[in-house]
Amino acid sequence: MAQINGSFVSPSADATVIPQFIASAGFLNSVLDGLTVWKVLGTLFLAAVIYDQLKYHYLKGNIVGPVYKIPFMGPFLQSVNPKFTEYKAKWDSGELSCVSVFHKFVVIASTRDMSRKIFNSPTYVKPCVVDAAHKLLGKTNWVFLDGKAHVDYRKGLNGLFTRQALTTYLPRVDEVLTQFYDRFLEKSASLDHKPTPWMGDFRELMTALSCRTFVGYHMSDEIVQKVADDYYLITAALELVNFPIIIPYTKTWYGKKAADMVMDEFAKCAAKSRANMAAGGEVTCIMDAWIKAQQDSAKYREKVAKGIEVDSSEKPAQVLRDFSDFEIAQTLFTFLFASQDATSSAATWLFQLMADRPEILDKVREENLKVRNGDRNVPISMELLDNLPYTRAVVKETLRYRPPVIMVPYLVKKDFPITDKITVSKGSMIIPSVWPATHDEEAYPNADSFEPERWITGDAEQQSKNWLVFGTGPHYCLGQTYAQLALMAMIGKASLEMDWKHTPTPLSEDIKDDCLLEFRPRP
Ligand code: HEM
Repeated sequence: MAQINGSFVSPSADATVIPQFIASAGFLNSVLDGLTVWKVLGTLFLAAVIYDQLKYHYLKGNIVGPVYKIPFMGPFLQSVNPKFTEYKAKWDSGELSCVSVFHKFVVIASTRDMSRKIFNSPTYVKPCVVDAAHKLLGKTNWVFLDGKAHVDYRKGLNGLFTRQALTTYLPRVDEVLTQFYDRFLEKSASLDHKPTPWMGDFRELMTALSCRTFVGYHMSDEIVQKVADDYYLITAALELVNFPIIIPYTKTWYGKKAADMVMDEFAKCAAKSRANMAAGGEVTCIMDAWIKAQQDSAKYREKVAKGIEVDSSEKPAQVLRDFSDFEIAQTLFTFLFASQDATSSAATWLFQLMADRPEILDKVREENLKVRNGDRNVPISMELLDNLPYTRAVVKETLRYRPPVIMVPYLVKKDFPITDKITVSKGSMIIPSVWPATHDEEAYPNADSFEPERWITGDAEQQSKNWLVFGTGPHYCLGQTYAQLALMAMIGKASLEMDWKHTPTPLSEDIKDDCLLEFRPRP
């Protein structure tokens, strides 16, 4: 106590600075005499609580939300293990609602139009990723680019996902599905067809599908399996709150090691693909297509630089710069990263919903057999997928009914006047929602019911404003066409080769549970 007083009443402070504010040294002494460490700490704590509440109120303004926040942490415990009903309550509370978790102020948009406004306001917002993503993907990764730099980088990638480009990769999809369906049947038989959680198997399938589509056979079967085995370490590292540095043997450490391993393998594939394309090899995967486009661009640039006249038909659609093996690996890793959880979720729902609705699965089967002229061994091709309207409707309805991504966090980079009355402050997180738009009764009557017909005889296709499953605006999903084609291929082929049964749990229809399945070969 004496020490604290002693330092407070240093002669210089008393003599030169404090006198303007405090009437006399006698007054100061009497205040300080009454202080204890606990009183000081208590007062500081109270001041911090009041500051925290006032700041929350200031940021909240007219937005719907709790009148007070739980001091400092807010609903942090709820957010660690979020329940769908809690999100639903938030959406129902207003078109914009808020919470504050620790120092982070979060605004959630529920309506279609509010969500669209956020997706389409790149001047004010940019995608918000958890801290761990910077560590795993690398700070220099293209997905963290913003504004023009992002748009320019994306332009160079769009060509990899056109219909023509996707046609080249579809054989890889068929090959992986054949391999995995054999495995599914073997596994189920070895378990005497006991209902078994299958979500992990769908995750593996989707990783293998991604690897083969992205890097083709430049990667061995063993490495594909290793990537599939280790990918869960990457997902586990993506917690909302992480230590700022990577501590050995923690989830982030294991996640980073797994991410580095995948990027390393992708970089080796890039080197192989580069040599193959330079030697005039055939394009078999996304990596080949991108490297070939770079090599074609380099040739074009060289000719122009030498003053050689080049016919406009020879000019590449996008003149690309050269990318290093590491840059290519880093970019392809973002594809894996962006697709893995969403496609695994969609695949799990698709298998479960079909098992629970055999009459719909029968129609998928019938359509798939017909388009193959009765021969179920005909492999998937773009032409075949173009002629599967019902299967396509089933995939679209699955994505509408149970969107794999229900909310997309964005960060406010500049005070955002989102309505006449509400400006969301810089530094806040703002989250457009997908689920309410895909369950909007006006756009999709009987929205809580799974009805593929709405995409054929109904007007679901015209409700493009509500179709936020893949986002919208400058960051809309790069892989959306590929993802839908892969899901169609997957369920179509499964319907021909396998019968499967789902054992529902009370949670099955609302929440993705473990998805207990058993598979048998079709005669
Ligand atoms: C059913 C599967 C998928 C769903 C539901 C999905 C959904 C989404 C959503 C909601 C976004 C954010 C869009 C926005 O902010 O406007 C996104 C972004 C992205 N997705 Fe997907 N996605 C899926 C599959 C894939 C696949 C297979 C790939 C890659 C081949 C992919 C690559 C990406 C990339 C690279 C971005 C970031 C784009 C950017 O920031 O410019 N996604 N996805």
